Amino acid sequence: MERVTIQTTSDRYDVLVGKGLINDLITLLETVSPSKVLIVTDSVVDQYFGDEVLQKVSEHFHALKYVVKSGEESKSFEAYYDIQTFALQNEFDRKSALIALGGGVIGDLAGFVAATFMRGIPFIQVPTTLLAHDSAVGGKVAINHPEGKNMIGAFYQPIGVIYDINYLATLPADEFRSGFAEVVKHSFIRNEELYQFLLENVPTLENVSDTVLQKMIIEGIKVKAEVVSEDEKELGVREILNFGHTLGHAIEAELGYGKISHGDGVAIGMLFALSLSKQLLNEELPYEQLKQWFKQLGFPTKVPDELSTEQLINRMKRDKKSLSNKIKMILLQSIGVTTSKVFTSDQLESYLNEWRQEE
Ligand SMILES: NC(=O)c1ccc[n+]([C@@H]2O[C@H](COP(=O)([O-])OP(=O)(O)OC[C@H]3O[C@@H](n4cnc5c(N)ncnc54)[C@H](O)[C@@H]3O)[C@@H](O)[C@H]2O)c1
Ligand SMILES: O=C(O)C(=O)C[C@@H](O)[C@H](O)[C@H](O)COP(=O)(O)O
Ligand SMILES: [Zn+2]
Repeated sequence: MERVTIQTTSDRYDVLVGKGLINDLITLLETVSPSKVLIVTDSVVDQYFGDEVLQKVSEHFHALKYVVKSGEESKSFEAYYDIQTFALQNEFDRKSALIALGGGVIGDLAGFVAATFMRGIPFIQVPTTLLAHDSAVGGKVAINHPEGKNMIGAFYQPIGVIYDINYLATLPADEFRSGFAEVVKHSFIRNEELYQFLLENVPTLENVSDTVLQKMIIEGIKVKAEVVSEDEKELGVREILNFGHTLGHAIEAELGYGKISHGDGVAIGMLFALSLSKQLLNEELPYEQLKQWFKQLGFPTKVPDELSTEQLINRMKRDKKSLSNKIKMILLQSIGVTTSKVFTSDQLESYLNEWRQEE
């Protein structure tokens, strides 16, 4: 088992990565002596692991499970409200704890419930997707709004993350690919060696060995841990974790939540950001290599035709990094070295149009 420690100004917690970690979950719960434990999961994860986790936790604590519909649509005010109602009606209190058992949707949704239920109760992230090597770490919790992704949320750190990679065995291929996009992001923004390792060792996403999987998860988490430890609340450097997200989030929101996976959206966004970086900052950047590799891995490599550039730019103007209608893009100077650049919407619209025509 490997341990990565997250140190922020106010919190410190461990991310444990390994196999068969259920006893570590119990040990962590014991540190807060909860009056009750609420396990929040989704309908797919529940079928695989819900009862097993509920049964184990129930051997030690009074535990209940709440299951939401699987998918991005559950990062909604309605689902958030229904969990709060369930917790109140079942007499959860300030000494209760919450377990988020699932992928990024459950982590974000249940984490936001934990942040706000009676003004905050301890919670533990128990990730079940590859993508959640990113979402379970760092304390961003949120729900979506029709006006934009993750628009209502908080920075609220878990008391720990128990990442049992045995859970990933049942993950469908397209969800594995989605998570891999965030691994590539972590390599691009801070770890060139990881990028080279991934290029060499992941020519396809089928049959990725345990060793390669563990390495990408641990190295990805280390990048995230480093950045979050430097800047917990995105006052500065944390924004580099948004590489590929300005366009990616706009695509997700414009298509309708759940129509494209988060990672596929981010993959398209990273390609555009890399192409811009190459054009504006460093012509040596390996844009063609990334595009070719992404195609080979099955990622979409262009913006869906049904979305107009104008509607995407209007979304991007409302991105959380935008100020005074100017759109901020995270760019690369070289692999592992980031910068940012602010564009007027007209400027970015013409770059995006140009890029779409080349594709
Ligand atoms: N908070 C953050 O820092 C952060 C970071 C990255 C992404 N996110 C958010 O995370 C979300 C995406 O997360 P995700 O890709 O994990 O999506 P998800 O939670 O919807 O999981 C993807 C799909 O896989 C299923 N699933 C989960 N675990 C499984 C397993 N072990 N076996 C079989 N099926 C399984 C789920 O039911 C779902 O259908 C987005 O909303 C994104 O905005 C947040
Ligand atoms: O942790 C962060 O910071 C990130 O930006 C990680 C992203 O992968 C993640 O998708 C995050 O939810 C995006 O945050 P947002 O503030 O742009 O909504
Ligand atoms: Zn993301």
